[in-house]
Amino acid sequence: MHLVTAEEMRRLDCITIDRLGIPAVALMENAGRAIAEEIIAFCNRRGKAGMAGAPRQGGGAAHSSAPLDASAWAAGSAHGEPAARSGARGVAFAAGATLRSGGPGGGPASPPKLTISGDAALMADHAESEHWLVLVGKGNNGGDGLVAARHLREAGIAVSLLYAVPPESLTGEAALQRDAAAAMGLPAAVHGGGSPVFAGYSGILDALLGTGAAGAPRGVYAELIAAANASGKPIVSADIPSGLNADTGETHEPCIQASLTVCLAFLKRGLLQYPGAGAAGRVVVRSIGIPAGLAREEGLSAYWLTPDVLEGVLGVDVRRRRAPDGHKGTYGHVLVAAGSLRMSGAGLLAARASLRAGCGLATWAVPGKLLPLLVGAAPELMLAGAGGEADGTWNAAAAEEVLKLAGQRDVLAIGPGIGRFEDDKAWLKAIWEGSECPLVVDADALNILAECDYGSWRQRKAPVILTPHPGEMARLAGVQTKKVQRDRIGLALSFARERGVTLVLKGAHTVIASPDGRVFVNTTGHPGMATGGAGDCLTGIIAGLLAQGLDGAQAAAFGVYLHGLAGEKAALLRDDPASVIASDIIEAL
Ligand SMILES: NC(=O)C1=CN([C@@H]2O[C@H](COP(=O)(O)OP(=O)(O)OC[C@H]3O[C@@H](n4cnc5c(N)ncnc54)[C@H](O)[C@@H]3O)[C@@H](O)[C@H]2O)[C@@H](O)CC1
Ligand SMILES: [K+]
Repeated sequence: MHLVTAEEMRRLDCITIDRLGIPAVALMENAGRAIAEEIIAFCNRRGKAGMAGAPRQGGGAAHSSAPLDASAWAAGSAHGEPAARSGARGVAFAAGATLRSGGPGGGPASPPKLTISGDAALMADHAESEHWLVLVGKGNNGGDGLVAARHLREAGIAVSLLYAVPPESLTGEAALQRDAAAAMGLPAAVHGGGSPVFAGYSGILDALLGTGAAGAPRGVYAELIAAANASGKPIVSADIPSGLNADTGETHEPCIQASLTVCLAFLKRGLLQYPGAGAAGRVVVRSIGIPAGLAREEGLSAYWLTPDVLEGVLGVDVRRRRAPDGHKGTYGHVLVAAGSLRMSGAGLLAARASLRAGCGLATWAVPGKLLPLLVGAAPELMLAGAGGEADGTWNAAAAEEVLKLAGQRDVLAIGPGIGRFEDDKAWLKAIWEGSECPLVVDADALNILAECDYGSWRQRKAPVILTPHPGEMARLAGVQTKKVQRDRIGLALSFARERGVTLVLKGAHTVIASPDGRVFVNTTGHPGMATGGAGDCLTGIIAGLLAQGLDGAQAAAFGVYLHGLAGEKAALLRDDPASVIASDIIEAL
C-alpha cells in the first residue's frame, strides 16, 4: 500500500478530477459515505461489546503490538469489515409464488429464496441510542463530515452539526454539502467560543482539519479539538486527526486523539509514524474513487511494508523457498565482526541471528584473546580471532584480519559490541574501502562513522546498510534526536539518497530507505522488543538475508519485517511481554 504526503494527495486528487473527469463532489460523496459506514460499523461493534458510550481507551498506543491493527487494514482494503456487516442484516424475501425450480431428483420443488439485501453497510443496530456530533471545518474535510452526517441521518442515527466557522464562509463542494445538510434539516450551530457542551452525544466526528491544514490548529479549531479530547467521548477522525501533520506524524498542540481514523483514498505518511500513529487510533483506509494505480503511475515510492509490497514491489520471496538440492554453500557465508570483552554478547546475538535468518554459514570474528572464552558459546558458529588487545578490545590493526576473513565470505556485519578504541576511524575506513562484499554497519561502528568524512572515502560497489536507532541517526545526520523523530521518513529518505546507502532507521515503525528513493515503513513488532540486544539481532538477520542473495533494500526491508514478526511471536510466548529478551527474538525467527 502506498503512503502519500498531503502534496502528493492533492496531485492525485487533481489528476482524478481534471484528467479523468471524476467530479470533486463525487469524491467527497464517496468520502463522506465511507466515513458514515465506518462510524456505523464502530457503533455496531460497540453495541455488540456492550460498551455504548465507552471512550477511547488509551488510544492507538494501547494496541499490543501495533496501533495499525492488521484486521483494520484488511477491512479497509475490503471496504469495511465484512464479518461485522456482511449480508447478516440483509432483508430476505421468499419469492416462491413466481419462481419455481425442480428439486433434486425431480421431487417436489421447494420454493427458491430470492435474497434481496438492503444497504447493509448503512444499517445501525441500535441507531436510536446514538447521537453523533459532527465538528465541521471550513475546508473539504468539513465537506466530508457533512456528507457523512447525511448518511448517518439516513441510517437513523441522530446527528448534529457544529461549525467551527460561520457556514457562509464554506466554499466549493463543501458549500454544496452545507446546503444539502441544511435542506435535510440537520440541526446545526456555530461554535461561539468557549467550551462546547458534549454531554448527550454518543460520539464525535472530527471533520475540522484534513490535509489542507497548515501548522498548529488556531483559534476556534484549537478550542474545539481540546474540548473534544476532554469530553471523554469516542472520536472518529475524517482522513487524519485534526492537529496532525499528515506528512511527518508530528502532533501539534492540540491534536485530536481519535479512536478511529477513516483515511481517505491513500494512507497518509503521518498516520504511520509516532506520535501521529498513536493519535489516529485504529486506521481504516477507504477508497473514494481515485484509482489506486495512479500512485504507481505518478512514481510515488513510499510504502507501508506488507507481504504484498515485499513481493510485488521489492521482489522478495516471502515464503523463503529453498532449493531441494541446496546445501550450506548455497545460502551464503556471513562474517560478523562484533563484540569485545565487556560486550561479547552483542556479537554472539548478531551471529546467531544471521544463522536463524537462513544463511548457510556464519563466522564470528572477535579480538583474539577472547576466543578461548567463547568456544562452544554457539556450536553452529565458526570463530575467528581478529587481532585485538590483550584486554579483549579491538584495535586498528585488526582491520587487516577482518578484511582477510571477509574476502572469503559473502557479507560483512560490523559494529555490535565493539565499543570505541584508538584509531577506530582508521579501522572503519580500511574496512569500508577494502571489503568488497555487502556491509552492514551498526552500533558503535555507526558512532565511528558519524565522526568520519566518509563521503570522501573510496566509493564502494557493494551495498552498505546502516541500521541506526534515533540517537545514532542524530549523530550521523548531525542533528538532535528530537529532530530525527520529527520527520523520520523524510530524514531517512534524504539521508539514503545523499549518502548512497540503505538506511534502516529503527524505533517503533522502523523506516527503511533505499538510495534509489524508495521508502518503506514497517509495522510489525512489539513494545516487548525494547530490550538490549534486539538491534544486534536485526543486524544479524539483515546480514543473513544478504548472504542468501537479497539486495540491500530487500534484505533491509525483509529483515526488519521478520525481526518484528519474531518479536511479536516472542511476546506472545511469554506471560508478560516485558520479559522478552533478545535471545527470544532469535528463537522465534
Ligand atoms: N479535494 C478533493 O478532491 C478531496 C478532498 N478530501 C478531503 O479534503 C481534505 C483536504 O481539504 P482542504 O484542502 O480543503 O483542507 P482542510 O479541509 O484540511 O482545511 C483547510 C482549511 O482549514 C483552515 N486551516 C488551515 N490550517 C489551519 C490551522 N492551522 N488552524 C485553523 N484553520 C486552518 C483554512 O481555512 C483552510 O481553508 C482532505 O483531508 C479530505 O478530508 C476528500 O473529500 C477527498 C476528495
Ligand atoms: K479531521
